[in-house]
Amino acid sequence: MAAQEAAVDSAHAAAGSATGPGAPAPGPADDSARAGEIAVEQRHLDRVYRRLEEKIHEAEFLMADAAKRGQVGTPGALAERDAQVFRAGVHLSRLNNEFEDFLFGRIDLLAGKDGKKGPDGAYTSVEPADDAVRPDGTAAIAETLHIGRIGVLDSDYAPLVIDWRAPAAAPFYRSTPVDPGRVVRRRVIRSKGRRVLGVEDDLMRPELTAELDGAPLPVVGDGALMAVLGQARGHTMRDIVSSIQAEQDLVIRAPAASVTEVSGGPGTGKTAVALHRAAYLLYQDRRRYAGGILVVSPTPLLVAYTEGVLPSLGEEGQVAIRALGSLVEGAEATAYDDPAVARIKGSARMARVLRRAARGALEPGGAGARAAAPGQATLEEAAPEETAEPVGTDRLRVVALGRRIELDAAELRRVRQAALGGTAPVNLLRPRARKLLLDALWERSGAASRADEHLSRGDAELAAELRAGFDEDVSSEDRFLAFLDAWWPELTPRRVLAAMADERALGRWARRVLTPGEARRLARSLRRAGADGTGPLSVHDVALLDELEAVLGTPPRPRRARRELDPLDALTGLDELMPQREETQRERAERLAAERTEYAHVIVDEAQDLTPMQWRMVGRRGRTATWTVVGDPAQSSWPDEEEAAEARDEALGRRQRRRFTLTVNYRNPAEIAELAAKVLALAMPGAASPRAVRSTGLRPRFTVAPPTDAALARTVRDETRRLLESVDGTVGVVVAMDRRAQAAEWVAGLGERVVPLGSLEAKGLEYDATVLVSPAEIADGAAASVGLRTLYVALTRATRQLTVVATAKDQPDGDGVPDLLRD
Ligand SMILES: Nc1ncnc2c1ncn2[C@@H]1O[C@H](COP(=O)(O)OP(=O)(O)OP(=O)(O)O)[C@@H](O)[C@H]1O
Repeated sequence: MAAQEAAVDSAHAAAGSATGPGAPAPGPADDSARAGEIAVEQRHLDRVYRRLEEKIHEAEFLMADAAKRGQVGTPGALAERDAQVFRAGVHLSRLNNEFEDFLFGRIDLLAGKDGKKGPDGAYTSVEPADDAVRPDGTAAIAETLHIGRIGVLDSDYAPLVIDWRAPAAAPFYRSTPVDPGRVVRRRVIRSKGRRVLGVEDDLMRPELTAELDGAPLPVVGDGALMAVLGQARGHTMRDIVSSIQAEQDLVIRAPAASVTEVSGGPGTGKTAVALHRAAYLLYQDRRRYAGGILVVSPTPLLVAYTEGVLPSLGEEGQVAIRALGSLVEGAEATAYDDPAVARIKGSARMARVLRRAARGALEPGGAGARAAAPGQATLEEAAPEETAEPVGTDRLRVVALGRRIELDAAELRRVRQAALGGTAPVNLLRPRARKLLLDALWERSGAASRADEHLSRGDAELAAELRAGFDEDVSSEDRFLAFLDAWWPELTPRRVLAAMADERALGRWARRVLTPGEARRLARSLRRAGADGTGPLSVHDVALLDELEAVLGTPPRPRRARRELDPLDALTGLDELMPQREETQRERAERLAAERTEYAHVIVDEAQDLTPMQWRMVGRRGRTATWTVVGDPAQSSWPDEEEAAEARDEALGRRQRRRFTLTVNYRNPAEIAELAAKVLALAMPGAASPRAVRSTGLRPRFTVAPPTDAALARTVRDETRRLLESVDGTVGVVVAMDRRAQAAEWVAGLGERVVPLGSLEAKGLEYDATVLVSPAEIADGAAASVGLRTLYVALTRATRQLTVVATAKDQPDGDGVPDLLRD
């Protein structure tokens, strides 16, 4: 595939280019050429900073001027001041935020086919003019563009820096030696603050002898990608804006219509690409995406790891990154169910069980109809509205029109059935139930016949008055209201989930949907979630709560009054003005984010892991959205692929899909990728491994722990220490899920660079080095195919070194290699 070749070729282009035309000879001359080129870029950066400072002065002037106008005090001046201060404030904060390290790239281009300039001052043509290259193979550089995090124009509107997302910047990412377009030299600039630290060049047309301002075009460095990939990893992901590869750029800039599906093996940049795409979409059409972009991530660890990428690209606020366990307001689930329970909770069959439970919870004996009895399992916090004296729900007695009227259990059952007819959300049926209760009481009251008499005499008004008076009498009676609350309580999702912890009740609701064994297991798991409602929810419980929220419906609530006071009215000076202004804006953003339940674009990371119930939950957040869905089936921890595929199709609807595949592994060196490929062959026979882009010469290390827990602890600790000495960044210690607590003890005190974690938590993360404890235990933690896929994930987390610690269960050979990792 051309894009695949291109990605790798572009990575290696610089190696060839060091001896290419115009390249200085290696050695001291190389150093001086590098220093010379750093000085060239430093001069450009100085110019950019001078321009930025001018713009800051302009912004400050605007603010000072705005403050002066504030003292004039006429309503018009105040409004103008408001607008000016707002614009200047936004401008200033952007400039300050993006001052750091924002210039990172440069391309030197041949003359283009046409002479048109775009809005950013750059020529738009992608293809070179026919006469751009002379017959003797020489060519002149016709245009040089610098690429950065934001665009900066000189005072004469010449582009000093082009925004990385602008069309003119695309050749910086798209150009490859196979398909160079106008690009001759592509340069990545490393800078810190105001200082340029280094440059790395890739030559896209090594066959050319190119000149810049009459002198040969210099080429320095070993290639940008390799320089970036060789750096140590920290606890957070970095943006890849300076080294996005061609096949990735195609995904990032794909049109936003419908669904963009991206697959690719571990380390191919799926997460990085998804996040850069969010920033790109906002740049392209900010108004459209003001509706919010949701990024769904599998774990809170991955959220924390990726959270900094968008701010580093200058994008915040509009993008919410949420873990699957935190998608429902108020839930922060981090607990994992054991695989058998997870499989039940995640299955699409649960939707039916939950629908029945939501209605069943209203029945006498259902959780909604009574206060949770002491000791009874419930996930609900003690409901404050519960009265001290329990109200019976098998009989209703009221006094109206001077008479006692009563409905018995059979009558009440009939009314409930009638009210429940139809598919409306249960909580929204309460007014209907109230109305039907009043109807039944009215029939019983004997007044109905009097009203009929009025009607037959043609006095409809009197008949209606009689009935209205009756309704008012009854519904103002405390006893009636208390009865209604107990008989048709407002159900919350947590309350229904608590009701499902009752094995007998759940057995009824799950009949012919779950097996009796499954229902028992599910009830037990819900019971364990905490008898007093404070127990931890599992990640899978959250999708059940969301489903229940949809089934129950949210009854209308009185709107909270908003503060109407405009803080600007009360102010006179700028000092007071800015903090006030910022605070109200932040408050507003927070309120909007909290109120937002649907998004304009939904990005699903690690999509292979979503259960059918999770697809339903995510689908509800993007009913009118466009989507980007990234994942790798070979890393899936969900066993029922067909069921998940159906739920995914339902969530994405009939929107057209555009598919991309990423093929190059930027994370693992070839030595680790090779080992992982052996597990992939077992987990998914025939699946293609992504091609590792570099090799370190360091083969994975195998060691066998003696057969006691203490010895295993010692071995893991020793191996972790070894790796800490040989890498500068982080070391992950990956164990089977049920060894998580132990692993934390094993590595206690080794410092912040060490992270112990369970195999399922390792999703999406990476470390300089990993210690993998017992492949067999990791693979045994789940159903056969899922176990091997989980092991595949665990094996592909290291960017430099991997140590595998085997136990007896791994049946290591003489070299300590576990049987799962042998040929
Ligand atoms: N073009 C690039 N330039 C520099 N680094 C890159 C590039 N593409 C990817 N990387 C790096 O490779 C690593 C893997 O990227 P990422 O985590 O996005 O991959 P992934 O496909 O999501 O992996 P997994 O499936 O294992 O979660 C990250 O450190 C990322 O920064």
